[in-house]
Amino acid sequence: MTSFNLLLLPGDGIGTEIMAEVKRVIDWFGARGVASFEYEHDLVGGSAYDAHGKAVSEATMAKALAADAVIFGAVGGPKWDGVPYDVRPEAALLRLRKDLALFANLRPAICYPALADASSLKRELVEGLDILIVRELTGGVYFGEPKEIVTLENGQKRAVDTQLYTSPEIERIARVAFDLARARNKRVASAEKRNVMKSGVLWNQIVTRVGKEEYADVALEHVLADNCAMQLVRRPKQYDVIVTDNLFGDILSDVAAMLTGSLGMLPSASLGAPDATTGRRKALYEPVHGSAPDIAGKGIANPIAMIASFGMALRYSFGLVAEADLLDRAIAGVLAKGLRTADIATAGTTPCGTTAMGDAIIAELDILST
Ligand SMILES: NC(=O)c1ccc[n+]([C@@H]2O[C@H](COP(=O)([O-])OP(=O)(O)OC[C@H]3O[C@@H](n4cnc5c(N)ncnc54)[C@H](O)[C@@H]3O)[C@@H](O)[C@H]2O)c1
Ligand SMILES: CC(C)[C@H](C(=O)O)[C@@H](O)C(=O)O
Ligand SMILES: [Mg+2]
Repeated sequence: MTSFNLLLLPGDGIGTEIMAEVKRVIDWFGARGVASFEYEHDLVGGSAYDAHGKAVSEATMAKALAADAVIFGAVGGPKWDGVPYDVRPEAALLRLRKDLALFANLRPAICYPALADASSLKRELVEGLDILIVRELTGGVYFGEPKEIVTLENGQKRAVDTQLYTSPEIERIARVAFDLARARNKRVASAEKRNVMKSGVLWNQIVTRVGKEEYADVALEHVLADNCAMQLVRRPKQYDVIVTDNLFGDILSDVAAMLTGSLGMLPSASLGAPDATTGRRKALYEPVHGSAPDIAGKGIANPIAMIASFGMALRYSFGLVAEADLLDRAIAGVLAKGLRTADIATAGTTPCGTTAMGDAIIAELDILST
């Protein structure tokens, strides 16, 4: 039986609560005998800072580099607002992404049929929605240098962030988007701001060339990123795959989350390039949402984004596609039966807690697999 090594990094706030549920799902698949999942836990984010003054230790980084997949909860929270910038909780996530070279971030926004009324948009706009945001994750303004606050001679301060992209960085993320679109509805929308930014001009040129030379069977359109945000709430089903840079992808995916009912519904996969000899990709799976300090510790967080992120690990890291489909059907099944955490509950329904949602998904897996 194939054995996979997972590193579980629950993080802070609701990260620990949702990780408890996904662990039960991992154990369920392990017990089913399709593969064996070995895992260990470690600290990351604010909890790691509290323990050893760094948001991620070198030992944790070494384990992450060696793992078949990292399963990540969420980091951050008001407790660490005052810690130095370089060791703030979020720095851990950025270092993991950069050092594991996880340049391709897949953020699918799917509106489950039972949740068509949970979105803040009208049912007809979101019913049947299935779009995929492909976000570049290791470049752009997140990592460009210089990145600093300097004090000028006159005593004023100047803050600088640098938006920086090279043509190979754009080429490889474009290919990921086009390849994924080929297996879907063969449409890619590339979002940038070529009207204002040089990086947008280059992004547009490279995506156009890759599309023309290598993916003539995939329809490509270009959209300015601000218009794309507007189109996502106006007529989201016009899109299939959206490819965009690191910062626009961050923002557009939070917008897309609300189309599905809640930020608590959106999973993600962060993937590196396939290894030249083994074909394996480094990977990290995490919900799109954060540590939700406003609801942390109450046992009411929605664990679906976290559980569906493990579903993406089954699909993209372990090649267990039937199992990934089974987990998706289990999630759809509990929603169809009316189970709702508070974030997706509609007026008049009684919400369930995090553990009850985990229980229901496990029970549904049992039903669907017998
Ligand atoms: N990947 C990550 O670790 C990650 C991602 C985003 C934000 N953050 C960090 O999280 C902290 C809080 O950020 P924020 O409040 O802007 O964003 P957030 O995503 O944590 O929360 C935004 C809103 O969505 C709700 N929400 C989020 N996930 C939910 C879930 N699973 N179930 C139910 N409701 C959910 C929250 O209660 C909150 O009202 C910050 O420190 C931020 O930097 C971390
Ligand atoms: C926590 C933060 C660094 C992160 C980002 O900005 O990429 C988050 O918002 C996300 O969407 O994954
Ligand atoms: Mg974000």
